[in-house]
Parts: sequence; C-alpha cells; structure tokens
Amino acid sequence: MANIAQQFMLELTAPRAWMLLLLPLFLLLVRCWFRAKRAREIRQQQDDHLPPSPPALPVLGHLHLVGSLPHFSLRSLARKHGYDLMLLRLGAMPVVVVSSPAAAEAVLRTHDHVFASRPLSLVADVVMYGTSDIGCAPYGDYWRRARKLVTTHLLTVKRVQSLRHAREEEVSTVMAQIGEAAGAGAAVDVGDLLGSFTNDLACRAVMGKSSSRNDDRSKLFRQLVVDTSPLLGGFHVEEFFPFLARFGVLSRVVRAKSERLRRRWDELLDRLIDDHESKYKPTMAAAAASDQKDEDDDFIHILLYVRQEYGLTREHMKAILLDVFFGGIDTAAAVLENTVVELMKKPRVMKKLQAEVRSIVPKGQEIVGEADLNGMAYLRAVIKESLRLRTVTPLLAPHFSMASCSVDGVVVPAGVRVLVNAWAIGRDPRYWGEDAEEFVPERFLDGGSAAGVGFKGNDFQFLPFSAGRRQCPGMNFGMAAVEVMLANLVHRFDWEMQAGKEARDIDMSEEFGLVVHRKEKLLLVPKLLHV
Ligand code: HEM
Repeated sequence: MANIAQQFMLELTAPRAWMLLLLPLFLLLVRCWFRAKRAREIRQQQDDHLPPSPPALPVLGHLHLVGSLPHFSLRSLARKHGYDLMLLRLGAMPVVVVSSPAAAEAVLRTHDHVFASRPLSLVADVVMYGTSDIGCAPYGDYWRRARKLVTTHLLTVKRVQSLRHAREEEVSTVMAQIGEAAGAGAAVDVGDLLGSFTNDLACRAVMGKSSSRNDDRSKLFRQLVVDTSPLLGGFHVEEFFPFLARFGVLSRVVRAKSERLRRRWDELLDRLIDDHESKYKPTMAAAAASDQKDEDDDFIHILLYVRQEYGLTREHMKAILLDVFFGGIDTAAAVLENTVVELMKKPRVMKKLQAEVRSIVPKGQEIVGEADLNGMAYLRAVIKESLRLRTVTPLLAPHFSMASCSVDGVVVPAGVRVLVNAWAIGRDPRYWGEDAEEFVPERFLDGGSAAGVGFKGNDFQFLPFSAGRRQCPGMNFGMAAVEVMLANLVHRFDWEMQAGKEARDIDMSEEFGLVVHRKEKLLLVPKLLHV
C-alpha cells in the first residue's frame, strides 16, 4: 500500500503528470480567453456603429459637461468634436443629441415612426393623469386618438379664427393697462403683462367668456402653471442614477409634490367641467363637432360633445385641457417678450416695424385688428427671426426611440432619449451665413437669404415648432396671439428704457426649462402716440 502511495506521489511530481493535470486548466483558460475576445469584438462592433461620444467619466458619464443651460453646452460639445449626431451618457441615461438639419430630418421625418415617443416621467404620470395628455403620452393608439381629437376639433384653423374677437378683446385690455402706465409715466413689467395676456386667452379658449371673466380663477390658473412648469420640465436625479430609485426617498418627495399639484388642478378643472356639464345641450353636439364658428363653443364644451366618439374619461379631458395651459401660455408669452427685447436692442428694426404697422392701420383706429395684419410682411419676418434666434423651446420636447434605428451609418439604440438642439441649428453659420448670431429680419423677406424658409416643418434648419408626428399642434393658435399682440405693442406706443438705463444693459440671462425664460424682469416705459 505504501508502495502504491509512493508510486503515486512519484508520478505526481514527475513532469508528465503535471502536464496531464494542467492541460484541462490550460484548455479552460484558452476557452475563456477566446470568449472574452469574442465579447470584446462584439462590443467593439456595436460601439463602432453607435453615434460617436466625447470622452466620459466613470459613473457621471457626460453629466458634468451639461451645464445650467444645456442648449449652450450641447452646442459647444457638438462643435468641439464635430458631431452632428452624438451619444451622451448622463449618469446611466443614454441621450442622443441632434445638431444639424440633416440629422434632424432623419429623426423627425425619415425615421419619425421610430422616434415619435416620449420618455416616461414620474411627474407627468401623476400631473397628466397617467400621461393622458398629448404632449407627454407615449406613441400609440391613445396618443393618436387624442391628437386627432385636438387637431380636428380644438386647434383647427377655423377654431383659431373663431377666437379672433376673444384675442382682440384681450389685446384691448392689455393696451388699456399700458395706456394707464404711459399716462402715469410708469414702467410696465412686459413679461408679466404678456404672461397674463396668453393666460387669459388660454382660459377664454378653454372655458369660454363668462367663466374666464372671473379674475380670481384666471389668476389661480396662472399660479398653477407657474408652480407646475419647473417640476414638469425638470430632470430628477433618479432619472440619471436609477440605483437611487431603490431607496425611493427622492421619488417619494417628487411624487408627493406632484400629487399636491394635481389635487389643485383637479379642484379647478372638475368645478369647471361640472359647470359646463350642467349647461351641456346634446343638440349642440353636431354643430360643435362639425367645427362651426360658434364662440360659445369653448374647449370644455367641445370635449363634452365628442367624449363618446373618442371614448374620453373625465381624466382624459382634464389632461387634454392641461396641454392648452402648458403648451400655450409660456411659449407665446416668451416669444413676445424675446421679440420686444430684440426690438429694443435694434432701434432700426423697431422703427421699420412701427412704420409698417402705422402705415397700414387706418388713422384714428386705436386697436390693430387681425384683418389689418394681412399686409404686414415685416411683422412676420420679425417674428420668424425671433423664433430663429431666441428659440423658446431650444431642445424641443424630448423624443424617445422605440426601436434601434440606423441613421446615416450609425445605430441609435432603442430606449434612448433624443434631443434636437433646434436653438443651435437655428444659429449655425453653416446654414444661416456669417450673420447667424445677429437679429436680421430682412433675411426672411423676398430676396433675403431665407426668403422661402418657413416654420411648418419642411425646413429642418428652422424648427421652432418642430416637425413630423409630434410637431406642435398649437402653432396657429400661438402665432395668431403673437402677431396681433406684437402689432399692437408697436402701433400706439414707443418704448423706452427706465431712466439711467440703456438697451444694451438689458440682462439676457436665461433660466432653462422646457420653455426658456428670462431671469430678469423686462421693465420698459411706454410713450403713447396719438394716432
Ligand atoms: C408660439 C408658441 C408655441 C411654440 C414656440 C411651441 C413649440 C412647441 C414645440 C417645440 C413642441 C415640441 C415638438 C416636439 O416634441 O417635436 C410643441 C409641442 C406641443 N405644443 Fe406647442 N408651441 C407653441 C404654442 C402652443 C399652443 C398655443 C398650444 C395649445 C394651445 C400648444 C400645444 C402643444 C402640444 C399639445 C404639444 C405636444 C404635441 C405632441 O406631443 O404630439 N403649443 N410645441
């Protein structure tokens, strides 16, 4: 026995025996090495096809490169690396950034069916009744139905025209306030005035003249929009670092805040819908649904008329109404305020615009009516230039890829947020020339370098309302308000800076959000002209 053991030990210690033992280990290692190599190759192949990325940090990814004004920093990154389509990792969140008209066309037109969804958002889920609105709803049957409802019944050209008297009346109210300030030689807070105007107009469209006359109610709506917008437009840290969601502390705080806001919205909207329901006359249904010009047909009434046809619950109705407040108030007010700033900084343009408006509106007429706007080509060029240079929704609203998609030789994976930097594209000298950063409305006039360029979604260098399936459905509604208000602001009033200040002192700092806002108030002194 001892001999056998000895023999065995001898065999073991002999080189041949070691070879026999090591061989399987060696084969195992070789196999592992080949597997790891293959995995590396596959990853490399996939990476080779992903959009290019700037160098990133561990864990943070590119988060540290995105500052407080993401449209600025994303433009700088794209320019520095020459990437018109780039992939960033914000913490754990992959984001594709689009910075050229060709890439925007690929995302918003050629592959629109892949990129037409929205990322999930905890806040939208709570505030928008389970994303039952149009702006936040993921792409699918519900969104298609709700969008069809809005574009065929609420925001049609005819409906926008039928609100013309409402707009003219609201404009008259604002002009009276400006007139009073002019009489007293006082300054007006231009942003506040314009915000009230677009808010009152939205209230009027949603609930009709009689309900919106209640001043307190209008103010409540305004306050709620102001309180909800930052939460709705902001990023939340758990979206970047999902592992934090396991602890759930932050999401509980955000959810609690969102639920408080939703209760406030509920209270207001339920009361309004109840009021309307008590006056609802089914006989009027056919007329409203066929989009007749009846000014009493406010949006709540119309939703009541079509709710069966579209299978709407009350929550769906409230969510759709919220889109009018979130889509229509801040955007149009910001466009107007930005335009006034640019006009103050460019007295030549202001004078030319005033001359056009004053030459077209008949002498003695105090308010510019919508019929007077027809011949105002320069007014339209000024607004377009403002939409280009000071795009109020600089990154549009985030899109979301529903499948992986090959775009111009690279592959955008499924489940990625896509941000189109419309602001950067609108200021890129490659498409707008050397004066791209200047406010020059003439470029949009006949004979100008951008004479044929429009905002309807066919010119991908100019995307203030976006393009494709998710394009803004409130474009006509918003533009009608902006045009008539701007014409009136410059018709009977000259505008001056407060004593001791100059136009070049106007603070241009901005606060980022879905809609970008000026940080500082714009205080200007109106001077009344007698026309
Ligand atoms: C001048 C004013 C306006 C501007 C600059 C503007 C701009 C935009 C932009 C850039 C988008 C995002 C499109 C995308 O994600 O690709 C959008 C979406 C939207 N806008 Fe507007 N908008 C304005 C006025 C309005 C008004 C007045 C309303 C309603 C009364 C409205 C309702 C909406 C809705 C519901 C969406 C979501 C569309 C969807 O996701 O299908 N907007 N808007």
